[in-house]
Amino acid sequence: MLRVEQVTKKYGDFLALDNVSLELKNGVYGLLAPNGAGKTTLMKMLVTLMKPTSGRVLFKGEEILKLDEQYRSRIGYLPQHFGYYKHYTPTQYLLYLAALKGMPKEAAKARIEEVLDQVALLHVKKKKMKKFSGGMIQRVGIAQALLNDPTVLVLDEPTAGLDPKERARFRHLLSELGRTRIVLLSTHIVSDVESIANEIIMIKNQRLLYKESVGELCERLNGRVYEGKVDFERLPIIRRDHVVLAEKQEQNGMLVRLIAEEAMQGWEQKEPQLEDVFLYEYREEEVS
Ligand SMILES: Nc1ncnc2c1ncn2[C@@H]1O[C@H](COP(=O)(O)OP(=O)(O)OP(=O)(O)O)[C@@H](O)[C@H]1O
Repeated sequence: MLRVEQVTKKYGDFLALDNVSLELKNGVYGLLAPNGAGKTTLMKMLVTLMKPTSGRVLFKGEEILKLDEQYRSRIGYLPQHFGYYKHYTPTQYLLYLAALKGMPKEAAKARIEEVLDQVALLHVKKKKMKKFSGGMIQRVGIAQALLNDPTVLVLDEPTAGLDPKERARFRHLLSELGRTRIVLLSTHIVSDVESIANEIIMIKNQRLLYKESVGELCERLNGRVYEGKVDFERLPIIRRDHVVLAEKQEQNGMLVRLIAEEAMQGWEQKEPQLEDVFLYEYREEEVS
């Protein structure tokens, strides 16, 4: 339905994305990569806020830049930082955006009730947003992206500022939405997408690394994830010889989770998790 064809993006001489091709159908896609990998760049091209340096993006076979408003009316977008008016209530703010989108007022009012309900903000619809927590503001942002009931929903780090309960509710909402549309969300937080994404898209060295289900990604590390207890003296050697995924201090030593290319005597083999894949693939990069 949405096809990215050999898209490259340069900022001057700086290469941000290199020859990325992928296809998105209805479902939830998690764009998972460390900060600076090019997630925002890709998303901005998908919502026509930026043009690829080369390559193109097609929606149902037609170039999105040519479809123009016809395509734009079908997308919902939550930018990483979105502007809102703190003296407005969510209803006023959404009415304003609906007017900009050309929605008739009565239809907009009904739709606003629906989307505020979806993000659990109906009870504060008449409260000024200046009193809202970061998580509530983020939910207003999600509501505005849903206003036109988009076919393509693009959310740039939508869970920033959400507390664990809000994150759980949000995951539930996205799985619902993904049944009938394309939902693409970027994050560097594995748990945001692990349970809901039909596929995970990973970018590394400006290129598409993987576009696979969580199961397929984890399969890649099958038989190579081990856990064991290491005493403190041996720890530097373990760190030198292996990719260490996690360390947890315990009595008289450290519980270490690592990747081993060969069987580890006395260590317990573990089922790989998405977090392991993320830490392994981005091991030389800063992970935040
Ligand atoms: N307008 C710009 N001019 C020059 N370089 C840019 C510009 N926008 C982004 N970049 C660079 O391109 C790379 C990719 O940026 P991008 O914002 O797409 O990454 P990201 O994965 O979304 O990270 P983050 O989550 O930190 O925003 C970064 O190295 C960034 O510094």
